[in-house]
Amino acid sequence: MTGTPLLQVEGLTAGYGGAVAVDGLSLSVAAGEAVALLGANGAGKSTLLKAILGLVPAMGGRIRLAGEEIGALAPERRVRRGLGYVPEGRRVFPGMSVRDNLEVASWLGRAERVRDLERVFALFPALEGKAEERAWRLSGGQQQMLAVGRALMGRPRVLLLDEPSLGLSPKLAGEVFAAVRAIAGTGTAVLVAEQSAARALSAAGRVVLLRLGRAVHDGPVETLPGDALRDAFLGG
Ligand SMILES: Nc1ncnc2c1ncn2[C@@H]1O[C@H](COP(=O)(O)OP(=O)(O)OP(=O)(O)O)[C@@H](O)[C@H]1O
Repeated sequence: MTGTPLLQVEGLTAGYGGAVAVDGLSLSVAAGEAVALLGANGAGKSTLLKAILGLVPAMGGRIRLAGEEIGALAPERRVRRGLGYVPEGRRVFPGMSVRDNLEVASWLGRAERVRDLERVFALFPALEGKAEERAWRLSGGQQQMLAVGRALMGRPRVLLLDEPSLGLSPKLAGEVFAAVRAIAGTGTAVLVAEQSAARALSAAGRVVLLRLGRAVHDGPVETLPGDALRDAFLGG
C-alpha cells in the first residue's frame, strides 16, 4: 500500500427521488488497499457504489479519483478515468464465450487487450481452461470471476465490487476474495460491499460500516470493536 488516496468521497449524499439512502458519507481508498463496506440489507452499500459511478445522482458532496473531481462526469467517462464496477448479480453475456466476454469489455488496442486477457487468466486460471465456452455454462463462482475479469479489462485504478460472494459456496467465495486481495496487491484501490462480514473482513485491510446511509465506523479491521458489527447489522 502506498498511502495515496486514489478514491476520495466527501460528504456524499445520494438517493432516489428525494429519499436519502447515502447521507453525507466520506471515505477514501488508497492504492493497493482493499476496503470492506459492510452493513445490513438497505444500509446504502449499493447506492454508494452506484453514486460513485454516477448511476445514482448525487445530491451533494464530492468524488475524486486520483485527486481529480469526477462527480460531474457521465458514468462511462468515470470508467475511462479509471473506475471499474462489478454490479451485484454477475452480469456477463451468457451466450458469448468467456474470451469474447472479456475482449468486448476492453477499449484498448489489440496488444494491450491481449496482455490484459493474459493477466485475467493468470488471476483466474479456471477461466483460461474455459476460454471458448459460452458464459452460461460456467458455474456461479466462475461467472463471478468472469464479471470481475470484465471490469479488470478496463485497467481500473479503483475497483468497486457489489456483493461478489452472493449466492456462492464458502469455497468459491473464498476464491473470489483471494482474487480481491491479489487485485489490491497489484496497486488497485478496491472497495467491496458485502453482507457477509466474515468473508469481506478476511480480504480487507480496512472496514467501513454503514448504517442508514452513514458511516458508523471506519478503521483497520483489527480495530473494529466486536459490538460495532452487531450494532450495524442488528440496529443496536
Ligand atoms: N431503485 C431504488 N428506488 C428507490 N429506493 C431504493 C432503490 N434502491 C434502493 N433503494 C433504497 O435505498 C436504501 C439503500 O438501499 P441499498 O440497496 O443501497 O442498500 P444495500 O446496503 O446495498 O442493501 P442490499 O444489500 O440489500 O443491496 C434502502 O432504503 C432501499 O430501499
